[in-house]
Amino acid sequence: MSTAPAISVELRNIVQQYPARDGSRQPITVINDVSLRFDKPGINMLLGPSGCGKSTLLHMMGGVRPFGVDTPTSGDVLIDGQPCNAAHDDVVMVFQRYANRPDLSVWDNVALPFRFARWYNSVPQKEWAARVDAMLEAVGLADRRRNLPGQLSGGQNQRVALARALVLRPRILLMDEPFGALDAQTRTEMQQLLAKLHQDSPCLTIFVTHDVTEALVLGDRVMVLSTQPANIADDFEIHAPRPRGEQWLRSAEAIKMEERVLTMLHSGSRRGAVAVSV
Ligand SMILES: Nc1ncnc2c1ncn2[C@@H]1O[C@H](COP(=O)(O)OP(=O)(O)OP(=O)(O)O)[C@@H](O)[C@H]1O
Repeated sequence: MSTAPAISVELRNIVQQYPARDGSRQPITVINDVSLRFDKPGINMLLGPSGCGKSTLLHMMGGVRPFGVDTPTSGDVLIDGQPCNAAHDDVVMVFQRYANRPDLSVWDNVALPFRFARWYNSVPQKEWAARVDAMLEAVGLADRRRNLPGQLSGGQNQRVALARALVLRPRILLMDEPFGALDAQTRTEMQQLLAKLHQDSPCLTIFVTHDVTEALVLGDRVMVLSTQPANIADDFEIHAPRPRGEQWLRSAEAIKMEERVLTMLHSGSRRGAVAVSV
């Protein structure tokens, strides 16, 4: 009997310091000794107030390094147990700024990764078109394939970005507030879409948000970061099946979790005070 290959992303004792903006003071410690391990193909929500260091942690896992700053300052990022300090073949990222090429059609935007050596060489060419077609179908944009990004709404553009990520069938998907710029209704639609796509093709997903509702609607696991310096103030699992809609959000279980998170965010933790509006 074949077993699925093991998968894991691990942060070990991560400390991150950045230079003070005025350049005159000691470096600022943004993250202080964070350790986390992810080893299931679920949706993991990294929740915290603006500026607490969520993106810093996510980018580290994706091998995205800011110019001129050592990241992490100390500690280790491991993928499948191996130290990883650069872009990893099995990791794909989705950002809030969806970065679709304005001069390429929807179809060509989704097919774009296959032009890069990393995927050109690893995905058989005969699969490219079928994969792109299937992804456009899955995100509901099959009839917009010939349109340019400028002819689409923000939500549709984010669907293109999501399709471009998932067309690679990543083992690990990192999402940095991907729906943060969308209006409430579109955001809800995108959350339901992501839940459906994840159910059809589960992958280890780490999703940064500062929206408690989003964390509760999507997460199999929710980690709450304190600030500053950031540490893990709370870490719990949600076992309710997805899709989770308004009815679940009004359930006693969800209300209890929401209160738990809001209390944590507003009261501060033992390790770091939190001052937030969410
Ligand atoms: N390259 C950098 N140089 C200096 N400071 C930085 C750099 N990158 C991030 N910071 C600072 O580190 C802190 C954490 O930033 P980060 O973007 O990781 O937070 P975040 O929780 O993702 O915030 P948001 O929710 O607003 O996106 C912020 O105070 C930010 O200004």
